[in-house]
Amino acid sequence: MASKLLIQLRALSAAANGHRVLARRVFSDSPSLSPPEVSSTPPPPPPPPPPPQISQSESGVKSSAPSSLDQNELAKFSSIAETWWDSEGPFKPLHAINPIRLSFIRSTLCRHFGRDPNSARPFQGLKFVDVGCGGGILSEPLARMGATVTGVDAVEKNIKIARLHADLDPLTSTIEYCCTTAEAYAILLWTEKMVEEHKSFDAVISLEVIEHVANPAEFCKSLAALTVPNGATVISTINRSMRAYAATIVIAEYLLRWLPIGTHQWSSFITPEELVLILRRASVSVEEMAGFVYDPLTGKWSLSDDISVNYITYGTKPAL
Ligand SMILES: C[S@@+](CC[C@H](N)C(=O)[O-])C[C@H]1O[C@@H](n2cnc3c(N)ncnc32)[C@H](O)[C@@H]1O
Ligand SMILES: [Mg+2]
Repeated sequence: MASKLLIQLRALSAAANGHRVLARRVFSDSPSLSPPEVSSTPPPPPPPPPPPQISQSESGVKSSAPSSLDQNELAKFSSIAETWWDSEGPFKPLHAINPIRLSFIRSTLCRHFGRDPNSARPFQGLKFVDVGCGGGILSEPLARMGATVTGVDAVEKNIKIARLHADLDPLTSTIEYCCTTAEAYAILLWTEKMVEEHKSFDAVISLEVIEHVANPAEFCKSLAALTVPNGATVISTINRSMRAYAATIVIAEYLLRWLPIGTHQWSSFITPEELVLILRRASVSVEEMAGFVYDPLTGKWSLSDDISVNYITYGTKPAL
């Protein structure tokens, strides 16, 4: 599986360089195909957006950085904030995939930081930031694995829920929560760096957020600005494929009602090759990628090399 993924990553990298190299499984669900045959209730997916526009100035954080905030998306999260810790509520899918996302993070980041993946607290002494932390369902297990965790989210209600929940356990009450955006936080750290060094994070983790922001390229630049040289970035999101449209909108929203209708916009999904490209332009090189797949027979999620629907990436920022 590792070698298959490596081949895919090489193909994605080459594609990002402008070469015509195809990794068939990744590209087979071309977004330019016509919409799938579905029930008349869900709307057809809109045409795919143009490729991400990325300015050529790569000078870290700009004082007037455009915001990646999408107010409509934030309103959706605010309206269901009380349900973050209800594992049968609107965030059920995030609770369900949490163990496999943590397993990916444990294995990639233990390798990256030279830690023992079998240790109970492998991330002891490392500073992580969970960007778009919601109610803290990822921040808490990261803190239990020993990391010094900061969680930031643009929705105040989320941060209040996250704070209340983390305070229930001494192992998680150490988490620092802050209501802010990725960009504002990056700018703040950049400014504080002028007076105090070592403010940025060993690992910047942002799961299931980038498909809810207005400007993914600027968002990734902010994530990179928060990362120390030689640090790691982990992002998970949804591929803009026909399979993802069927699985995450038609099935998860309209048929199974796992998620409130309207949670996801197909046009905001990002293909792996686009993510590799915008991360590269933010100085982060993607090293590993895995898919999340659901087995309807067992009801279980597992990590896979099938990245056609949900996927997670781990990348590194170069040393100075
Ligand atoms: C689908 S939730 C994911 C929550 C969490 N990362 C997880 O996977 O459990 C997306 C979260 O991102 C937050 N968000 C969206 N745009 C943001 C931005 N630009 N900066 C910070 N948080 C943002 C939303 O408020 C929401 O809580
Ligand atoms: Mg989402």
